[in-house]
Amino acid sequence: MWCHRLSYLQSKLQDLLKGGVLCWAVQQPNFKRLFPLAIRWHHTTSKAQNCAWQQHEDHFELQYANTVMRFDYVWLRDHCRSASCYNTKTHQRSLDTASVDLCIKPKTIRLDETTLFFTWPDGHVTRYDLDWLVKNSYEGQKQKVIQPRILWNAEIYQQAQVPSVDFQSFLETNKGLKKFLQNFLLYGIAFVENVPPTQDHTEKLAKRISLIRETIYGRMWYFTSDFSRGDTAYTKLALDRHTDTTYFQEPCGVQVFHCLKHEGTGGRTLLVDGFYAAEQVLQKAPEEFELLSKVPLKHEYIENVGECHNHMIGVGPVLNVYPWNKELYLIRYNNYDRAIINTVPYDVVHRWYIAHRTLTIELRRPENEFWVKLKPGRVLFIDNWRVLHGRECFTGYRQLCGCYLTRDDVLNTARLLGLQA
Ligand SMILES: C[N+](C)(C)CCCC[C@H](N)C(=O)O
Ligand SMILES: O=C(O)CCC(=O)C(=O)O
Ligand SMILES: [Fe+2]
Repeated sequence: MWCHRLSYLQSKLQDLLKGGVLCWAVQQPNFKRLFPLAIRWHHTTSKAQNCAWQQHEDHFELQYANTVMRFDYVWLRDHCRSASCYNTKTHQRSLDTASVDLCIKPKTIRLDETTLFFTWPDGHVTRYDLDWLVKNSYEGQKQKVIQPRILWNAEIYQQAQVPSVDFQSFLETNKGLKKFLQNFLLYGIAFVENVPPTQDHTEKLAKRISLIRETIYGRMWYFTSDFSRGDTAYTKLALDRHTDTTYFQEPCGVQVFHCLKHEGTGGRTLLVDGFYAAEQVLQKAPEEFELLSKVPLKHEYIENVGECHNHMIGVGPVLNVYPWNKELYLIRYNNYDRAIINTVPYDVVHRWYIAHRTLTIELRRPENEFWVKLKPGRVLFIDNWRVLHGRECFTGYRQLCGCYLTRDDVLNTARLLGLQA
């Protein structure tokens, strides 16, 4: 206990020294004796081993489970889970945060076993379990990934031998659905086999895991190379790797493809893990990764074909990361639909093009390309926030149906099945 305390104080002291404070202390051979006067640490030898805490003027500091955490006092008051502050039935806050004095400080703090008790000036008591605090502290979240993933190139994906899920088991068993969603969350793509090749059956699949996201293309869509819409997708031309609906403020989260018919040649589907490529950029050129995650760009869809008149604009960086843990959660990459760059100052534009080139080189490495021929009966789900798709040019009659899904609802289903999402 004592050893632990000393080494902790020493590391604390080093932190202070880094900031240039207390420099005199190192010259003092007996500084350890002086130190406890300045900072009063509270320790426990009870169940909560290795727990130390300290009440600072403007925050509470806790060391527990190998984590040094700092909590703002307003935060501690705001997250009170007592019956009058929080409704455990609805999981909603009842406390009016605006009624909390922004200079609030606890009158007393006490630790009992693994529970901390804060008594506030008005007598209200807030209790926190130490494990709850670790889990919900900023420091705890910083070390945690929101979505565990397996980044892949063609070889990694093929070697993993990810099993497809059967139509029947997907629809009728939670086990099948869970297996499917687990694969989908880990790899960003997943297949369902033995699906009757109709739009109705495809819709049934979609509805099993999510709400369908209706867009300008309809709810369920059905397309051939008839140029019925003002987009290259409705032709026989090849399409380089891209994510869809980059021109929406919130690009569609998931895309479902079911090839109902193809009498002809070519038309294979290309899949590339955008997060794998981005990770390579991060390793090789972190400042370019940073730029791609900071510079906002517009994407645009302008359509005037037949009865269809649409003008969509979406703004956002190519790479989107959570600021607290730097985890990548969305890639917006579509060179066809990228609009005029006018949201970037002149001196950044060239650096952005360099960074975009680095990412493109990674995305185009042949070893990162996973090619698959979609066939009637085999439905593909793509995480459109992560995995890019493309297609080879083709001949003959080819009919594809599918839809977009609302991402929140896919994740909702996954969480209800006990998956981390
Ligand atoms: C899938 N479906 C044929 C309906 C839509 C095609 C949208 C194509 C568009 N260029 C984009 O990438 O968003
Ligand atoms: O035709 C295909 O295989 C895919 C076309 C495409 O990129 C799309 O519809 O989003
Ligand atoms: Fe597409």
